Amino acid sequence: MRYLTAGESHGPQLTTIIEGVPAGLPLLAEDINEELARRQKGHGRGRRMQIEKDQVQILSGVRHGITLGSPITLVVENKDFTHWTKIMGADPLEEENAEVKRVISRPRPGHADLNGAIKYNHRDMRNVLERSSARETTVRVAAGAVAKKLLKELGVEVGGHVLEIGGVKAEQTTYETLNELREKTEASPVRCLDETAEKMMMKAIDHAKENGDSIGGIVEVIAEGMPVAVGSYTHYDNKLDAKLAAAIMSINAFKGAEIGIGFEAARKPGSEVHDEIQWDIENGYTRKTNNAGGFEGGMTTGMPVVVRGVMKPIPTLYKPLQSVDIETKEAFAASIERSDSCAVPAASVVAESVVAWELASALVQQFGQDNMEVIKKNIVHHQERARVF
Ligand SMILES: Cc1cc2nc3c(=O)[nH]c(=O)nc-3n(C[C@H](O)[C@H](O)[C@H](O)COP(=O)(O)O)c2cc1C
Ligand SMILES: C=C(O[C@@H]1CC(C(=O)O)=C[C@@H](OP(=O)(O)O)[C@H]1O)C(=O)O
Repeated sequence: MRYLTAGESHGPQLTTIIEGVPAGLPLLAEDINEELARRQKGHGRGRRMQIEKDQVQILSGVRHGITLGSPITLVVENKDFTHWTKIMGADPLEEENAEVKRVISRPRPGHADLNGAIKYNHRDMRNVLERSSARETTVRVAAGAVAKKLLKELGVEVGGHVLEIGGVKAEQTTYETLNELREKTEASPVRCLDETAEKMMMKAIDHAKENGDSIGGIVEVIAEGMPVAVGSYTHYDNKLDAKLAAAIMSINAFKGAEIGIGFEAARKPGSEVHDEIQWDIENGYTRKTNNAGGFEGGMTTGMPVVVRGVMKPIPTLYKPLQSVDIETKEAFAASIERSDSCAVPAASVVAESVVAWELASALVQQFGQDNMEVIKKNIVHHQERARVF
């Protein structure tokens, strides 16, 4: 499966075309809208989220609520576009549009502005920020919603939560089932399981906002029900854990990814890191622990997949940071009109989506691309073979 996204942050709409989704998958706009709404929530978001009410239109690839096997086109409108029609679409040659020719020549530290302008030879950095904006994650979540629907049909559930914001760590991070995780995080303004930490995280976000500052954090994504031996060790670009790390790192502002205990493995001996193997007739091969986060040799172990990602603080700050105007080369202190002060809760939904996408793609690649019935049968056969192997 693959998908492209297109669209600017303040343009008319965002689009994704998804290719390779098998035929026979039940898919409704409401499945996708639910995920889009989850991405819009979270303490610390800026004014833009009060303007947008993300709703998907399914424009191809689905008939009577069932996928056809042909490319699926999903579109989400930018409601904010009505305020930006001149800036986004004005004919620069018309005299009356002189005012909207105003260019952005002051790059924000931490954003894509300066490097993007140099690379694409844009003197107006709006041409960069419109596409580098995380507004694009809207349609990545839409594609992820399709992947989640596919995974659910195949017995795989994906959930996520926030582990840390602005240095405040969640102490209580355990849960019985992914359903419990989902219920608790849906009720939390920061998508955190720990109610004491949640309050402190919200305070940290408010404090950052009051000071014109921003904060980042750490999110965790878990997937349960992945069959064993999905992915491959045979070639670097077939390793599924590597694909997950790249997917996490592709989210705007994400600067690190971990699988299982991740960086902690550097500080422990092998005897405390590797997960001992056991077997019983009912469950086949399982592990006593899951430090490997569900991966060995680029393939799933059949244990839950555990992936974490670290998000840096939002770059656009109300508190001015030093930068240089590319026209005058003069130093200035950047000031801005609106921004999120913390988007870690929203980003946890994006992280779930990109992980779901990679897992769904891997299943389809390994067990058949054409229709859901064949894939389901192939997975049942594979699981049975692995159990008694
Ligand atoms: C959900 C989400 C919301 C974001 N909101 C903002 C924002 O309001 N202002 C901002 O400057 N950056 C925001 N970012 C981060 C920037 O998009 C990101 O830092 C920028 O594209 C530069 O890329 P890099 O940080 O990955 O190097 C957001 C990121 C995510 C995932
Ligand atoms: C629009 C979204 O996030 C945006 C991501 C973003 C950035 O620079 O990444 C900057 C802000 O855009 P604006 O300047 O229009 O307020 C955020 O609101 C979204 O998540 O849907």
